[in-house]
Parts: sequence; structure tokens; C-alpha cells
Amino acid sequence: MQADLLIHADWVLPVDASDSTLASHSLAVVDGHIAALLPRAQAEAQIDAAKTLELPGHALIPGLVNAHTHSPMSLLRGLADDLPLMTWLHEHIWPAEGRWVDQEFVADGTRLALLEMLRGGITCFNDMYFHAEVTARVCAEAGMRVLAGMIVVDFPTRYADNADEYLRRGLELHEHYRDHPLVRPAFAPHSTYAVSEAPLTRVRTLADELEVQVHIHLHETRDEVQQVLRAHGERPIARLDRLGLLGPQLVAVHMTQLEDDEIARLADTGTQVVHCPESNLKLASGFCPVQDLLAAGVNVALGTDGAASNNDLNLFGEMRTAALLAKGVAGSANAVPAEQALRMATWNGAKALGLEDTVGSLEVGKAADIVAVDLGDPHTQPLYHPCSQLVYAAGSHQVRHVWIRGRQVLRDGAPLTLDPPAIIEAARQWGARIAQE
Ligand SMILES: CSC[C@H]1O[C@@H](n2cnc3c(O)ncnc32)[C@H](O)[C@@H]1O
Ligand SMILES: [Zn+2]
Repeated sequence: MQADLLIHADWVLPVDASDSTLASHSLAVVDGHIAALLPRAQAEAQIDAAKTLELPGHALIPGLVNAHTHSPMSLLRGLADDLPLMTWLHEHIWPAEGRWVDQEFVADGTRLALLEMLRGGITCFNDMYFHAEVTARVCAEAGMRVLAGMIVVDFPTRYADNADEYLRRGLELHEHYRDHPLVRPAFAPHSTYAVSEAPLTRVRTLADELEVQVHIHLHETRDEVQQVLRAHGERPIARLDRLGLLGPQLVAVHMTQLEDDEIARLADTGTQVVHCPESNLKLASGFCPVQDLLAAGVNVALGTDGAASNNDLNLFGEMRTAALLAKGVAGSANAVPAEQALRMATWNGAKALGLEDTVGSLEVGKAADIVAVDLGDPHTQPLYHPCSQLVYAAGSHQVRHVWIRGRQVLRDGAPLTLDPPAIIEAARQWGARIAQE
């Protein structure tokens, strides 16, 4: 076999059906896709590669999928900390966004987020923010995979005056990127408390027609559920169910307030859940019953949320927090074991985003979205179980190489498609302007 690239690694964790850890294996890439994954001796005998990479002490894992974020909010990191969701949002974040968010803010904020995410092994993310056309363009330029949110809220902003205009701008984005290999549009109505019934119904019809995902904040806090119950006489999940929005296309983010019948309904409909453990902890939003959801057969992925409520975009941190928190919430040390946490950050994320045929595991035929992690670092020595070290001990600084669709975007920890000094200088200037007011 002729390959473009052959990588020899000490371990490969493909996140396959049996959660295998393969020692001394090699992975071949042809035309941006995984063409072979086999023992090193066989690879050496069978594969003639244009380029070969030796990675002793490294583990290869699938690119991590950040299933919920607001990438440009990296420029608001640390602006308002230690507040509950509604105070944080209404008194700090929405006023700051009203004052500062324009296309330049989104371009600079997205680049800062990409720098952090690529360095931390994230190769795909699900975004919800204003000016998604700018985020999409920046991602396409940097070679990053993204689900770009076609946002909808009821209130006017500098981006759009009303729901019709939000949808019109979203549909333009869809038209532009419908066949792009890395950028995929998805609807992103903010929540059931900020989007009324008519636009939600329209989103449902359009999402069916265009076959795209619908990404929404749902049951994030007790206050949210009470507010919707008071205003409409039903809980947010019931509202979406009545509007026909529950199902495999719905990506429901946070889900800290769930009753048993709601968990059963999510499982019956195949609704996707995204767990954001660190954002939920920081805003004191509540605890997502991850173990109960998984036991009921619900797909649960992981997200960071925005950097203004986390305050980082680090899925190694989320895997660890998710695994630890699940044990505390379920009162059981075997809730969310390391293999499950890695699966949530990879395969489950891909499935939530409707990308499970393309990414999420290192299997022949899938896109070559690959991350090489150096386990020789003191943080991960000695090494009994690679997966355990990745989830419970590794830091994102141990990510050395990243490929997306076969293109190398990080080499020896250095980004190849982004300009770090320029990105950091732009972020510093935004910080100085925003802090002055
Ligand atoms: C319509 S663009 C997205 C909108 O969502 C806001 N946001 C960020 N994090 C959260 C969160 O955890 N819950 C609710 N809303 C959030 C963000 O500031 C944008 O305005
Ligand atoms: Zn969010």
C-alpha cells in the first residue's frame, strides 16, 4: 500500500467498540483518511509511505470533540467570575456583548479559541455565537472542523433585528458552506427562555428540510425551568417535545435538572445531551445526572461552554472533571470510568454532532483527525494504563501533534496554521479596551 503518512506510536486508543488499547501499532493516512491501523511489524512490511513519523512514548487518540462552546467569548475570559448564571448573563455578559461584539471581535476571539483548542487536541467544535460566518471563515482558514451555529434569539442585537433576520443570516451561511469539508452549519436557537415558539417551530421545519443539527441550552438551571414553567405552564423539555424538536437532531446542552420521565423521553427520542461539568460547577448551575442518562441509553458528549464561564477550553480537564463528578453525583466509584470519559470526548461528541461516520474514532475509512499525546511527561509516569493516564493525569500541554483531515495543524506543540504572537497581541488589545470602560 502507498500512503501519504505513516505514524508509528507506542500506543493507539482508537475508541472502537471494545475500547482497545493497541501497543506498538501504526496508522496510515491516504488522501486525508485513515487507510490502515495495524501492528508496527505488519505496517513496515506492507506500507510504503511518502512520510514516516516515529512517536516513541506517545499515544494516538481520535481528535477531541468540544460539543458546546462560544469560541469568540475567549475575549471575555475572566471578565465576570463567581456569579450565578442569570446575574452573569444579564448584568455582565449581555451588556458587554452589546457594547463590543462585531466581526473583528469574533475573528480575534475565534482565533484565540482555536489556538487554545488545537494545542489541547480539540479538532472539532460545536459553536454558538454572533457572526458565525466569521467563525466559519477563520476555521476554514486554520483547517479546523466546526459546526457553525445559525443562531436565533428573540431580542435585537447588532447582528440581527429579529428572529427572521437571524434565520435569514443563518440560511446564507448554510448556502455558502453546505458542501465544505470542514465547516458544517447547524441551527442554534439560544434556549426556550430566549426564543419564542414561532421561531422554534420554523427551526424545526428548516432543520428537517436541510438535515442539520439543532443546538440549544436546555435545563441549565432550576431558575430556567421554573421561569419557563411559570410563563408557559410546561417545562422546557415538554415544550420542545410538543414542538417536535426532541430527536437525534437535537443537541441539548447542560441538562442539570432532569426528572426520571424526562430521561426516559430523551432516551426514547434519541435526543443528544452535552455535559459541561466545569461551566455547571463554576456557575453553580447544578449537576447533570450523567450516569443515569448513560444507563438509560442516552448519548452524552462533553463541552467546555465558553471561556467566560469555564474559564478554559480544555477537554482534558473536562474529561477528568466529568469522570470525578459522576462518581460523586452517582455515589459510585465506577461511574464514568476513564474509557467512558474518553469516549464522551470523542465518539459521543461526533455522534451528537451528526459526524459519527466521519470522525470520533481512529478506524479505517474515517477522516484522519488524529492527536498524538506524549505520555513520557512526569505527569503521566509510571504508565500502567494509558487511558487512565490520559483522563486522570495528563495535561493538555502533553499534546504534541495534531492532524485534521490528514493536514498537520500542530507540530511539536507549535501551531502551523495560526500566528500565536499576533493572536495574543490582538487579545491583549481587546482586554485593554474592554477593561477601560
Ligand atoms: C446567541 S449567541 C450565544 C449566547 O449565549 C450566551 N451564553 C454563553 N454561555 C451561556 C450559558 O452557559 N447559558 C446561557 N447563555 C450563554 C452568550 O453570552 C451569547 O450571548
Ligand atoms: Zn453555552
